[in-house]
Amino acid sequence: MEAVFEGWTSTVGKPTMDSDVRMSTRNVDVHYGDKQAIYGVDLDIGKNEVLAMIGPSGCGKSTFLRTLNRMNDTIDICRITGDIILDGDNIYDKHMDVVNLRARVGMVFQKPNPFPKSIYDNVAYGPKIHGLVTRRAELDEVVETALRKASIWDEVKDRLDQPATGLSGGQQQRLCIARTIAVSPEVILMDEPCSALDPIATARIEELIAELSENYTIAIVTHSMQQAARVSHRTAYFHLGRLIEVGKTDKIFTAPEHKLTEDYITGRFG
Ligand SMILES: Nc1ncnc2c1ncn2[C@@H]1O[C@H](COP(=O)(O)OP(=O)(O)OP(=O)(O)O)[C@@H](O)[C@H]1O
Repeated sequence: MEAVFEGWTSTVGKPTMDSDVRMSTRNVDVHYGDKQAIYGVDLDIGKNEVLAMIGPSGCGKSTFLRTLNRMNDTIDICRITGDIILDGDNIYDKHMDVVNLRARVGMVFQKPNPFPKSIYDNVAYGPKIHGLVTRRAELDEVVETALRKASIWDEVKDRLDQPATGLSGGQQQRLCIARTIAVSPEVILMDEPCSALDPIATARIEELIAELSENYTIAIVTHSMQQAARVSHRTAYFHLGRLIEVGKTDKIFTAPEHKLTEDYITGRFG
């Protein structure tokens, strides 16, 4: 593809060793009707890596994130081309089971979205529908483990049968993370997971992201450069639908290669 920005190439996102790669995208374009939102994105996401995606509003971060578990399939006018590979499987292959894919690549949204069910049932739902457990005792264990991993067990263990909607926003978001973890995902996608939370709840989610990265691959879209700097190993900068630069987070924030990235992180753009 033609490089439309100085220094931009379609191979900017291939930094990791093959053996470390959990997900790869190659030449991914996304259109909404006639309008192109993503141009030729090549990006590898490593195992146990936290990758932050940053860029000005409308640059395509959420669109790109949603291609990684086919969330855009629900939008009629959205068309995706290119390859997205998860552990050797092309996720857009016609044989791919999308329900199973969304368990392997879970998603946490901007606004906590617990089901209108009990705390227990929110977490138990996934393992039940995916047939991961057969006995109640096993299910209890899966629910407890997921709630512990999401750092919310101590706050909810005595009220598991109460409605999830009675929890605070930050607790609801950690419950949604527990719900994602309960089906043993390989990758967790987070789309501005703290934007509806106060600074204390945000700090707890950020700590949790660090803990989760020991076991999961995480891709997070954030508007907060401070958050990207705090939680991620690598950062990808998007501009007008293109991946401009990806690299180690400290390098992106201290010595970016591209002027567009520099302008954004220094506040001259966006
Ligand atoms: N459902 C949709 N239908 C049509 N166009 C869309 C749709 N969703 C996003 N777009 C367009 O695609 C482009 C990228 O939007 P996207 O939401 O992915 O950007 P973003 O970087 O995540 O923005 P923000 O930071 O504001 O959330 C924008 O021009 C937007 O208007």
